[in-house]
This record gives sequence, C-alpha cells and structure tokens, in this order.
Amino acid sequence: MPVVRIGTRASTLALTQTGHVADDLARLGGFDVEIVHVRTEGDRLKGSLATIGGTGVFVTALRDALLDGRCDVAVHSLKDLPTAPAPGLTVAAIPLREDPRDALCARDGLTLRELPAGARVGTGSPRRMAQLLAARPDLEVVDIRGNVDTRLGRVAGSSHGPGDLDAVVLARAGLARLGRLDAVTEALDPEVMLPAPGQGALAVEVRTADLADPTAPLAAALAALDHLPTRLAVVAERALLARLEAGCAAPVGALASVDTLGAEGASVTVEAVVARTDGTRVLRHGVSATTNVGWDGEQPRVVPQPFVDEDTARDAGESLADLLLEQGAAELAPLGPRA
Ligand SMILES: NCc1[nH]cc(CCC(=O)O)c1CC(=O)O
Repeated sequence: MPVVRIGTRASTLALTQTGHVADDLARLGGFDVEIVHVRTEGDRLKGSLATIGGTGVFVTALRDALLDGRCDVAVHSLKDLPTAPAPGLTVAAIPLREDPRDALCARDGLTLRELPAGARVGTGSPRRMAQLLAARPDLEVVDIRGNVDTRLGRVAGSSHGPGDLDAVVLARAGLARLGRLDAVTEALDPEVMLPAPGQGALAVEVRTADLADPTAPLAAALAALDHLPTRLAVVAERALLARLEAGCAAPVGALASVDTLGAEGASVTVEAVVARTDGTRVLRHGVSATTNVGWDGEQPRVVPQPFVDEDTARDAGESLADLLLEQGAAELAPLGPRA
C-alpha cells in the first residue's frame, strides 16, 4: 500500500483534527500517512467569511485537491460542509463526535446566568446571537471574527488580548481538540442554546472511486472509523438544514441523538430552533422516530437490526423542518432559495 496523503487547512484547529484522523487511519489500516497542506479561500480572506461556516469556503479547496489527486483524504468540520453532495466524492467516515454543545468562555468564571446586566458577549454567529438574546435580552452581543485564540483574547482578564468583552461563545468541540477547555466557564445546555447542525463532528471525504473495493486498506479503515450513531444524528440534522434551505446567515440550530431501545428497536430524536436574530421570537420543536417498535403482541416479531437507518433519520429531520415551516419559520429567518 502506498502512502495515504491527507489534505488539511493550515489552521491550528484543522491541523489538530486532521492529525487525530491520520493517526486513527494509520492504526486501523496499517499504512503510512502523510499530511499535505492545502490553502483555502477561507484562510486567505480574513473577513466575515472566515467566521460564518456553511458557505463552503473552507471546503472547496480541499475538494479540488482530492479531485486533482494532490491528496487522497480530506478532513472537514462537518458543520462547515455544504449539504449538497460533491460529484465524485464520498464522506466515507463520520467518527464519534465530540460534545456538540456551545461553550461560554467568560471572565472570572462567570456562567450565562451570572453575567451582569448589559454584559458584552462576542460571537459572529446569528444562531448564537439569537439564542443568547432569547435567554438574556439585556446582553449586548458584539460581532467578532478570527480564530479561536483571537476570540479568547477578547475576554477580559485574558493574557493574550485587549479584553474588551465579558465573554465569547465558541464550539466546545474546537476548544477540546485544541486543549483549551480551561477557558470554558459553562457548557451551554441545548435547552438554552442548540448547536449548529453537525457541530462537533468531522467528515472524512475521499474519491468515490477509491471505495470500489471495500476490502482495500483505506476503504476498510474508513469503514472502521465511521461511528453509526453519530452518522445518523448528523444525517437528521443536515436533512433539516437542507429542507429549510437555510443560508449561512440563518439562525438555525439542531441537535439529534440516536438511542437504542434494546430488543425493542431504536429511536432518533431531533430538536431544532429557528429564531429571529434579535432573539424576540424563537420557534423550537422536536420530533422522534422509532424503528422496530409498536409490536401489538399478535404477530411473531422480527427485529432484523435494532437500529435506525439513514432513511429514518433523514425523514425525521425533514419532517421537523416541515413542521417549523408550517409554523412560520420563514417569517423569522432568511430561509429558502434566495436566502
Ligand atoms: N465555524 C467555524 C468552526 N467550524 C468548526 C469549528 C469547531 C467546532 C466543530 O467542529 O464543530 C468552528 C469554530 C467555532 O464555531 O467555534
């Protein structure tokens, strides 16, 4: 087996998460891996695009590198991956996801409840802004940009920056991968703040042609790295996002989980929120779908596999999106093809 080349952006977070996937693949597949740096549009432009995920700026250059053979594997943050499929490429593994919650990083160990009235909280995400203001209408949300260190440096008391803010909100998963959980003063309960669809999960993408032989070392290693409950949860969250046709500026949060019910089957639960960016209106609902349950006791029961499949997960996400649209989600947020 020749060396497997893994493409990555040059940011510290990208390098860290790619390094973990590279180690896992090498161990599972018994081949050597090489890290290849790929420069993306999102790294070149230091402005708003770099903060708001979902536009594909981080992803396109890595996909080009896969398609023209500069690398064999690309590792993406799943929440930055557009929902449209890429011709010729396949997300062959979605590893076990990190804690998907958002994290408050505040001065003096403060929690969201403890922040003083009028406190200044930094985030560039309309989703985070809307939910922060829904919970605490008195806060002043400040638009911030830049990488994780730059943002943490804005918190008062930090040794790394001007400290003009009382707190910032970041994905807990990114901080965990960077070894910066020390900065977290509260992991925000999804009841208060639903994360972005796919937050905390990674997508490992390869050329579809390289999966033709499932027994080949790379294909087998990818299959072993894939974590089915994570994949199904992410399928549900992204199906919701695709159905809403939510643009990158839309305040949409979603979190799904898959629970096995033992011999009775399994269920997928999806919670989602669509909000007005100023937090004055919040539409929030959940759905659950189960498989292999509802036995009436009459017929002999067949339980082929106690698991939700991708179609069940996708249907759950789409029906939740339809429910939110019926209840007027499009009046709160920029949704639909023009958004
Ligand atoms: N939009 C930027 C982005 N894309 C992925 C992560 C890291 C967390 C993850 O893997 O979901 C972050 C940083 C953040 O939102 O704080």
